[in-house]
Amino acid sequence: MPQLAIDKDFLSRYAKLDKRIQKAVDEALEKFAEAYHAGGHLEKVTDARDPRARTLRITLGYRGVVLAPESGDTYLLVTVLPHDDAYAYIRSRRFSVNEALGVLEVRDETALESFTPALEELAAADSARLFDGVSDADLVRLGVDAGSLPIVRLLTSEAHLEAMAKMLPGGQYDALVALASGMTPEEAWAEVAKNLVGEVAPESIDPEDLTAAIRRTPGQAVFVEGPHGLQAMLEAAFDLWRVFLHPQQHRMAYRTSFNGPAMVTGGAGTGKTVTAVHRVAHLASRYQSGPPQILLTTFTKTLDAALRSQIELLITDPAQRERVDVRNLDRIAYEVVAAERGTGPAFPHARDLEALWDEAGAESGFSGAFLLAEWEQVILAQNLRTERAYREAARRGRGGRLGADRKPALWRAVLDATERMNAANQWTFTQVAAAAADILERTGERRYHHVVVDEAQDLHPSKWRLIRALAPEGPDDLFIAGDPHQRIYDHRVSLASLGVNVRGRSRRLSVSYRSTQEILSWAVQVLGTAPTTGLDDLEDRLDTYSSPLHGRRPTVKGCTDRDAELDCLVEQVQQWLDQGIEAGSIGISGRTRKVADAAFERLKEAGIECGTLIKGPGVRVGTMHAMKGLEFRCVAVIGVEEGLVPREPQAADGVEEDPSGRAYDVQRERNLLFVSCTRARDALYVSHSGEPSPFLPVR
Ligand SMILES: Nc1ncnc2c1ncn2[C@@H]1O[C@H](COP(=O)(O)OP(=O)(O)OP(=O)(O)O)[C@@H](O)[C@H]1O
Repeated sequence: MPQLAIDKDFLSRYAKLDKRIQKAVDEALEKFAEAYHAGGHLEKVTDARDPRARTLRITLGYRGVVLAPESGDTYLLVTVLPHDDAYAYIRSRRFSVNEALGVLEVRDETALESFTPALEELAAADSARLFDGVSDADLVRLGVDAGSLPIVRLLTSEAHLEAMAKMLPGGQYDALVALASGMTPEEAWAEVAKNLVGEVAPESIDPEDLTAAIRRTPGQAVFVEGPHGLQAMLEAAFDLWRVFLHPQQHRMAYRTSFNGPAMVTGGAGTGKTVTAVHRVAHLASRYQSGPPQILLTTFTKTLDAALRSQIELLITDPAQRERVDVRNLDRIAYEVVAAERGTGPAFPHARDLEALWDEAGAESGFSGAFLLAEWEQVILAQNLRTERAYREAARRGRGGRLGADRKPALWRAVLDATERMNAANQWTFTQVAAAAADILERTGERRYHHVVVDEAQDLHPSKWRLIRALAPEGPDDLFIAGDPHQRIYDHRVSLASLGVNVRGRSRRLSVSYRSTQEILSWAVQVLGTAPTTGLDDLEDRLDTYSSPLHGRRPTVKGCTDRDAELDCLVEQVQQWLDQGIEAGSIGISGRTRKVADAAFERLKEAGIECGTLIKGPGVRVGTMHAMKGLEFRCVAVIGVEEGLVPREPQAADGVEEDPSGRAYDVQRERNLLFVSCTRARDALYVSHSGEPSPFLPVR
């Protein structure tokens, strides 16, 4: 059967064409799709580098470039370019299947040929070469092929290697950069392997087999599937994540089955959500009817709306879409509890709740706020049911030591407060999750076959109990996406202790699709050097996290006071707007609501329309916490000064300060600043009044 595949370059160029040309592309492709198996509408170019290259006429001034097989029946739409550029492309580029890695590659032979004499001259003048320490066998094993090896052997400096970035096949270039940076061949291989869907034995690679090579290169080219596949792909040109997955993402999302819970981790913007959404599509493709079998969930209503729209974009078959429920955990917990009790739990205003706890705790010597936090973060978190269990429990994450003699009074006050809440049908979200988990554990009801969880690093343990109780244990029961470096709430969770074992089924993504390398390198310094423990109890590091995108370094602006700082913010936002950045693509955040509100007011006074982070209209403004999971072209983080970032700890009812707890709080504050900064795609602006925050990298 003839097969049509589309290259990422084709779709990204298509997205940038003006509407008229796009329409012509649609028409030309429609005709081509009807007859491509007979080679219809394709023109051979006499002086093409690659004899398989053809042009496809789009309009008078535009051509598509197609790779047509000599034998076999796979066609690849490579790119779409203005007429002359398309011919120049065909005269310079050659495609090949890498004989060591099996992936599809393209190289600019004309550019390499014209670069060679200069390299020969330099090499003649210098006896030392860049890759003297690496054997041919190692280079070949890393994918450097016969076409590249002679020129690679001429290299005397990293700068010349960099100059070849756009000439060499991408994978070979990356392997050489890894070696040039001082990695051993084994270390470089680990980097190369990250970009492979799977390892193949070189002897089983057929250099003529384009189909197999395309299948091994899902981040670069994919086959059009089904009768409406081509149209669906063209529609996805503005959301390339729907079509092209990095091999690391692909391996997780489309693995046939995991023999238990699986987890995808990775730094901000590495596409964990994208991977989770594709995993949902993969699971949904198993079912055609029945109630929803798959739950895609996260911890807030707002993020849940974003997930829903991603599912709508990705799963085009309505029957499959109906197999998926997108719902946040609070909502599910509410439904489970309401169904059991016959009435929905009510959530009092935080002020009223605190007053109730103040009253219940009046004789205990603790404030209502302290008691409430102790109940949620220690008692509900560890599912402690008796005073004795509480007395013996560690109070991890509470930032203070509590003498054993004070615990009985505290326990009594908590019992009193929870009884009062119960009598008034008053609940907290954490409590509802715990109650829902109890109900499901007791009844054995399992609502879904599969649960996919995004932003998992911040879920309270009672929500994990609920998740565990939503699907029966077994293959593909849970798929978890999260980044421990983005933990901004006080829930340190060990999945294993909650009965969720991801050991051996956990993978890291390491390529950022969002922020530029300049923003990432700066933001990673904000995190500090303390190691972070992942949900799987293993140390998680961000040291191999990088971005192929480049841009300006972040700007740090110091001002004398808040007033001057807000003036500078207005100036910066105005500059972005003047550059044509849409207001909704600009996000502003501050550590506290007060700082965010001050920005909001000042921008409004300056005549700049503003809205909330989620809805708009206008420039989006909110707290650093609310930035989680969002993305903007330009981000300003303000008020990043001493005393505010990190926020000073609040007095804790005479509880002795625990240094390890405080260190943990400080790390969380670092994570929060990191999360805010890594929302930026193109530009990051950070400002402070007075002394800068100690977290800011020293220049
Ligand atoms: N394979 C891909 N192709 C194109 N774009 C991608 C791909 N994967 C992710 N992206 C884009 O990169 C950005 C970040 O992706 P995503 O939100 O999934 O990352 P994340 O790891 O969940 O981020 P965070 O942890 O910061 O919330 C999004 O704009 C997404 O569309």
